Amino acid sequence: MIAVEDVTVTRGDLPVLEGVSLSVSEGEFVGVVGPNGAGKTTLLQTINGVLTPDAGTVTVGGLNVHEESARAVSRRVATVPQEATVGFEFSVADIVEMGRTPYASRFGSPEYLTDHRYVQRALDRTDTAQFADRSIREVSGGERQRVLLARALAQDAPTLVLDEPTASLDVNHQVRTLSLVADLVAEGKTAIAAIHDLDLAARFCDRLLLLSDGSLVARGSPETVLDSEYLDAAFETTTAVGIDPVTGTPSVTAMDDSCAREGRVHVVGSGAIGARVLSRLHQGGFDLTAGPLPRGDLALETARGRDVETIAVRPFEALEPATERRLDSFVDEAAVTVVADPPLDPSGAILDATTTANTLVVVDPESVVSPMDDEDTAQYDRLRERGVVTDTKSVLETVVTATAGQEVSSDD
Ligand SMILES: Nc1ncnc2c1ncn2[C@@H]1O[C@H](COP(=O)(O)OP(=O)(O)OP(=O)(O)O)[C@@H](O)[C@H]1O
Repeated sequence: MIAVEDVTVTRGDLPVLEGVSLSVSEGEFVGVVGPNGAGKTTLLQTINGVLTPDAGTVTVGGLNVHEESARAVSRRVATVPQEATVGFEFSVADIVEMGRTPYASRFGSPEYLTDHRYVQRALDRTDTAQFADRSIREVSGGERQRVLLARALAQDAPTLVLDEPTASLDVNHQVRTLSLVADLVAEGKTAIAAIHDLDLAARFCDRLLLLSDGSLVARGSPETVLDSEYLDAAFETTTAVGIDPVTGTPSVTAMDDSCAREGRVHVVGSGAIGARVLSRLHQGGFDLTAGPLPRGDLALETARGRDVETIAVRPFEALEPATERRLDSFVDEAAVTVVADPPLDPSGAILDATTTANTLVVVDPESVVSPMDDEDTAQYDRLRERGVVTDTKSVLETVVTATAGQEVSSDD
């Protein structure tokens, strides 16, 4: 268990943390969120004993981390730092093995080195075993981050402190890394992590702490902390918070205040991707229409749950002429038409309809999860040539820019 009591930390001449108190229970995964410079790294480095507070105490498992030896603290707390430059030609396996150092006997017993179980398990669980023999200088930034996580796992301390553990990871490894931490916590470890991606923090953490300007301004469940009122004040922006239709956890979108949300948007997108796109645009305050969408589709449910006017069709069948006309009129009336993983359409009518779109936005097939055959790829290539290409994460910003652009040109 971690207990931080009334901690104040000054760096340079400036107070960076002021009177911060918090606790993390055994078997709990707590995320620290907040804007750049809020003091997240400072807080984590005070918890792992690297920084000594000017006032207040930090105990981990009942041990005051600022009064004990570094070796004793290392047996209690393993850290994954934000950045680590490794100056020597160590192999990845060497680095992970360094996690065993706190268990080394002072007088040379090499047992900790020969006990490879922890090292091998750490390499396996972090998906780094494949490049264990390579020099640490010859792996990518994201791979290095996973190696540092492996070193922390090899350390086998009951508490994990992670500073931006997913910052340079691809989407797959972001999710794998945080679910690994969640698994370790389910196995009994305690974890505290600074996480910039609010959606990922909400998805994996049991509880969140919102740090702003050196103070904790909100704490509690992700649903409690990811509240626009708190977020807007902390991040000095306007945010829209919704529920991710796929994960069922809060999803935060930062808005660009300078762009008015005007003009209707039509979404042709099915499944999880279509649902995400609809949810984001709805969060962003757009007037939406959607379809055609097959009955039972997640995107259809998402649209209906948000009172979006939708064209529902029977799966796998060619569109009826009346449906085609309705689709054409939705596309004509929309300032922007977004195509994101469109449903199967044997007649090709959906793609035909998009040719008259005022502005076409295409969600990159890289983020499309349904299987693509050669014909799908060719169709996506044709769409990409005609439209503005984006991804699910940036779709709101892209559509905001596209609609704002239209306003400028219509005023001219
Ligand atoms: N070594 C230092 N000397 C003086 N000031 C520092 C030092 N390190 C950090 N600071 C300042 O302390 C404040 C908090 O920094 P910290 O790194 O803890 O923030 P953070 O929330 O982790 O930010 P980010 O999200 O950008 O990583 C910042 O204003 C920063 O400029």
